[in-house]
Amino acid sequence: MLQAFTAGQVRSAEEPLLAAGQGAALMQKAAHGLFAVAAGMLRDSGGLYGRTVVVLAGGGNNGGDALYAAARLARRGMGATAIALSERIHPDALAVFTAAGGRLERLTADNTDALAARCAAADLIIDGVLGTGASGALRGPVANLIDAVNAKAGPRGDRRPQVLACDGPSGVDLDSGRIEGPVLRADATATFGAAKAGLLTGAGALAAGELNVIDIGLGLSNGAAPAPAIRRLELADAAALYRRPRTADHKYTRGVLGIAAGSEQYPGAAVLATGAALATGIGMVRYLGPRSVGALINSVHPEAVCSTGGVAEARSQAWLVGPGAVGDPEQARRARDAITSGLPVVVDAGALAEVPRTVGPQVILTPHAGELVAFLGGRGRPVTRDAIEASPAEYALETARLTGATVLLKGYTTVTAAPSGEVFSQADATPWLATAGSGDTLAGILGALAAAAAGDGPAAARAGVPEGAKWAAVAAAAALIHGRAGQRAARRGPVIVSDLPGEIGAVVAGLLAVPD
Ligand SMILES: NC(=O)C1=CN([C@@H]2O[C@H](COP(=O)(O)OP(=O)(O)OC[C@H]3O[C@@H](n4cnc5c(N)ncnc54)[C@H](OP(=O)(O)O)[C@@H]3O)[C@@H](O)[C@H]2O)[C@@H](O)CC1
Ligand SMILES: Nc1ncnc2c1ncn2[C@@H]1O[C@H](COP(=O)(O)OP(=O)(O)O)[C@@H](O)[C@H]1O
Ligand SMILES: [K+]
Repeated sequence: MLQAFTAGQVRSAEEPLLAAGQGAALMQKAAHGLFAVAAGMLRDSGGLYGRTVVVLAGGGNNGGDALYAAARLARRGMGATAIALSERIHPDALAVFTAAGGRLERLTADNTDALAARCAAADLIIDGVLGTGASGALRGPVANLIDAVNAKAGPRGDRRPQVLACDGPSGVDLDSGRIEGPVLRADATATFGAAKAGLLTGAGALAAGELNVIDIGLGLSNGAAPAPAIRRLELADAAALYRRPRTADHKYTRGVLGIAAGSEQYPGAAVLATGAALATGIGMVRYLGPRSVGALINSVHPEAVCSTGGVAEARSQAWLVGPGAVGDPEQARRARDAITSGLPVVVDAGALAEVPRTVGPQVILTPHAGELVAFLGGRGRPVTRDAIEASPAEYALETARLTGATVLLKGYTTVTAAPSGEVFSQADATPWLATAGSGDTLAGILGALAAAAAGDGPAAARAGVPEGAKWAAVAAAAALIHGRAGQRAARRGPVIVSDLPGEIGAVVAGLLAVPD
């Protein structure tokens, strides 16, 4: 499991080591890790010798790390320039950098454009402006320089220089991921000691590029460490959460998922959710809804048990309500009954409107940002879509605390939050998954995992998460399976949601291949 901490937590973990005189050694470890990531990026694009690196060096230790790393690059035959952004630059690092042949330029009132052009012409820019010592957005002449570099170098993907962020892209709030001012979007980030929470969600995750965590021995993964601000499940964690069929199982012990989805108007959502739930692995799907929708489901999935009855008669371990259930009062009633049943229930799309003021953590809301705007607006908390997308962890957690529900907020990163405060952020997906019906399959996967987890007491302990975070972890596992299934499908071309069940099955096979 990837664990991410706030800048403050990382600084507290550094404190005893700094007090013991380890500061310089820590910086060398950080610089070595930064150098190794830079060298990897350059080797993949033509090698180091004869190429050029520009370091944006702030006045703090972040600039020091970047200068030491650039000195190593200079010693391997690279042309290295440092742009000093502050009167005082880490003196020891600067001495080593110039001794290695590095050139120093200073940002002044009238050379912003010339220096931006120098950056745009480089093969690599190392962003060593600010790290965990940052307060607020980039300001003053530094902000102007970053704007000018962005204007000259172009957006990521089109531009010549690759950008490597030292500890984090400067200008990203390392706690929330919010970006208030200019920022140089990185192709990769080398972050020290532990991932920073703001690099895992929202705008910060987009700006960070590929994340490399460099271990500098801060001890943030040992038993005495504080709880992480954000977690990210890896394959082995999803495997630990997944309930494997047991020798003496029958279909009811494996889990029955009741689905009240689809309507005369939108029957497809029910077919997609059912297919995804079956592919995830489940004892039975019981479908409740209009006869015509049941017939359509059975024409594709004959194993689904379809009826037009109510929630009370359809014994299930978990419920999925909402996808495609629009303008259908009977589906709305089933949604309300499922939400108040006390069983785990995935509440998607139209059913979000049926959620009472407070519920329990076994109720899992799965809005996208637009749906969350409406949901919070209806509870007297006006918010914009942009605000949610810039800082999704904050809004997912606020919604979880407000309602008592577990929240899965969809998007580029999918964030899940437990009302007890635990947050997960998954980045397994691909923008190819941004297509109609994709969310219905995610809901089906999550419904199946929830039905299996309902009777699986030790699931949270197996995955190493607190019991209160069980449903948030299960929701994160669903996002992982959905995202990876999308990645697999995208290898063959644009994703067609109807094709996802085959890929979901393959991802689950990959989970089962992880030893128990
Ligand atoms: N400690 C350790 O053990 C290790 C730390 N390590 C490294 O140190 C980094 C933290 O270094 P740090 O504490 O020196 O702070 P850092 O982020 O470089 O900048 C602080 C200065 O920037 C300025 N400034 C602030 N906000 C600003 C803004 N919005 N816009 C413009 N300027 C702004 C402000 O200066 P002022 O404006 O006050 O003159 C402030 O003094 C950490 O991320 C990691 O890379 C590694 O080597 C491993 C070991
Ligand atoms: N840019 C993106 N990158 C990765 N995944 C994305 C992106 N945009 C959307 N997704 C994912 O695609 C799915 C879309 O869900 P949703 O909007 O509910 O679709 P629908 O309601 O049409 O079924 C979600 O799982 C979401 O996380
Ligand atoms: K930085």
